[in-house]
Amino acid sequence: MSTRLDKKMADLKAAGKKGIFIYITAGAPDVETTLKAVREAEKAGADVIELGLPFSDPMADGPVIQSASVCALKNGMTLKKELEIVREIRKFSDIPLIGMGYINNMYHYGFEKFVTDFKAAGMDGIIVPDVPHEESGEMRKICAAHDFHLAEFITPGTTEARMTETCKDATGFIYCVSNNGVTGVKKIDYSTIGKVCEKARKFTDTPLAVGFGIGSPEAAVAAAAKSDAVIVGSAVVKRLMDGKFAEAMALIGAMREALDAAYGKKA
Ligand SMILES: O=P(O)(O)OC[C@@H](O)[C@@H](O)c1c[nH]c2ccccc12
Repeated sequence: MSTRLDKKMADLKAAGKKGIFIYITAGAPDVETTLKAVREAEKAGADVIELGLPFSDPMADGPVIQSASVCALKNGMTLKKELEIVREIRKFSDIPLIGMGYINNMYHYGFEKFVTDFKAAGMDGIIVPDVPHEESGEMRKICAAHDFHLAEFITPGTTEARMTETCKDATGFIYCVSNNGVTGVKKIDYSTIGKVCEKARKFTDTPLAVGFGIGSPEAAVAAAAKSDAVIVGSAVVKRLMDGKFAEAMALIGAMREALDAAYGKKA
């Protein structure tokens, strides 16, 4: 498979840099802000955008992304409108785009049609947190046939036996969840997921991205210690929802700077 994401991760590796994935809920607080946030986040140093496809029962999400989802749905978001957002983004950016959504919407839309339509619009893959690996065989086949990533997950609770299975099927990146809770900024000891990442390295060369809880440049640096990238959602979404757009972008910029200072190749 070779997607915008594969290319970006290879470029980052060659440059000796850590990646920053920024999660943004499509349509919250409004579509205009979503588009502007994608554009400005890239300028501030984001490498990948994780575009949230809002759902009424986002069971893996904490209060910040829950309320962003409610807001987006109130704004009339549907997969059809989200497809338009992806097309709009592609008019001004080639940044890798990974969707994040729950299976209910995609199943209702038709999973193969979902993959076909979103791939054609310019999306590079999808995160579906409510389908366990054991149940995703058919989805994986469909995604592979369309050069579309389906993210695999590992967590501090993942056994080695399971890791060999999920890692062997992974493409694009592996989502390394830092803790067993829901999304949201929290104080987390990232050395726990760091050890899990070290273990996963034995089974795969697929890039590892650590997410959940990251709210500051310091947390991003800690989360990146054993991974290739960090994923930041609630910290940015909260600021966008509070109308603090510049602050959201400044946070991304500060994370970029801190990661480059901590891990960047020295001249
Ligand atoms: O919000 P946090 O704690 O920064 O976590 C990342 C996250 O927002 C994003 O990757 C995400 C949003 N909703 C999800 C649901 C499941 C897995 C991941 C996600």
